[in-house]
Amino acid sequence: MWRKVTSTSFSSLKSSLFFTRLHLQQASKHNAASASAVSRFATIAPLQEKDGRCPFITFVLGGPGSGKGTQCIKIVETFGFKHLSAGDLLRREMVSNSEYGSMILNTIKEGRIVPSEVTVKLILKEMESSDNHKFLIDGFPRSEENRIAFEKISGAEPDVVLFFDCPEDEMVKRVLSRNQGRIDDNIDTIKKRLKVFEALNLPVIDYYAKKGKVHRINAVGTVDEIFEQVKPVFKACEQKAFNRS
Ligand SMILES: Nc1ncnc2c1ncn2[C@@H]1O[C@H](COP(=O)(O)OP(=O)(O)OP(=O)(O)O)[C@@H](O)[C@H]1O
Ligand SMILES: Nc1ccn([C@H]2C[C@H](O)[C@@H](COP(=O)(O)O)O2)c(=O)n1
Ligand SMILES: [Mg+2]
Repeated sequence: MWRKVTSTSFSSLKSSLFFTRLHLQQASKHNAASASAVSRFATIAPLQEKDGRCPFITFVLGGPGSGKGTQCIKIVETFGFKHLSAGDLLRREMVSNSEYGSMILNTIKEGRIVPSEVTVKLILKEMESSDNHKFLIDGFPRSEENRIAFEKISGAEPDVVLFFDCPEDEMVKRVLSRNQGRIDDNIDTIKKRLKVFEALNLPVIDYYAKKGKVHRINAVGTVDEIFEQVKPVFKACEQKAFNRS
């Protein structure tokens, strides 16, 4: 069964000195960074209603290889959401002759996080051009800086946050056997991505858990077993998502 989590119930939430230090360093940077990201976005309009409906937003979070993308495909098939993977949008931008191409490549290779202004812009562009009003935003926000920039620029908050909670050894095993030619699917980058996940992404999950928005999914099991935990989350809010106005 799925359940809402409290801020203290994550099996993988660690408070080691290393992560606390890294997070504190990032925390002092991210307020300044998100303020400047937001100011550079002054020309981007907040999300608008479409056909009288406000967007229904789900953030899909979890460590590298926890199965976010795999489950998103099933959610789209069953519940008719539009799937926006932040990683896919960045990879597409990277190969599109964009001015950000080499910066995105280097950031992904090093397992770090691309500045929010770039990622938020890509996500909002896709949301605005979609006919759908129900969105799965996969792999975003990856940091408090991402979260604050998105909320300030879009003027929106997620309705639902899914957290795929998976042990590290299982995530490493899945990523190393993914075989999709990703430049970050190697052991060195995975180790860095896991550290970044712990230090920067868990605080975002904690933030939304305190707001009662997080649904923790045990990400160990078969794809279908995991989807059985996901389904009730969307069944419970189907009417709200449909009627959203
Ligand atoms: N429940 C599962 N059991 C075993 N393998 C799985 C399961 N779910 C997904 N996988 C496989 O694990 C790999 C990683 O899954 P997926 O790409 O969905 O993860 P992700 O969370 O989107 O990762 P990333 O953050 O790196 O994009 C894929 O090869 C996928 O087929
Ligand atoms: N909000 C995000 C999402 C992704 N990235 C970069 C860094 C990630 O390691 C990489 C791959 O993402 P994934 O496909 O694993 O979701 O993309 C980012 O910088 N910011
Ligand atoms: Mg993915």
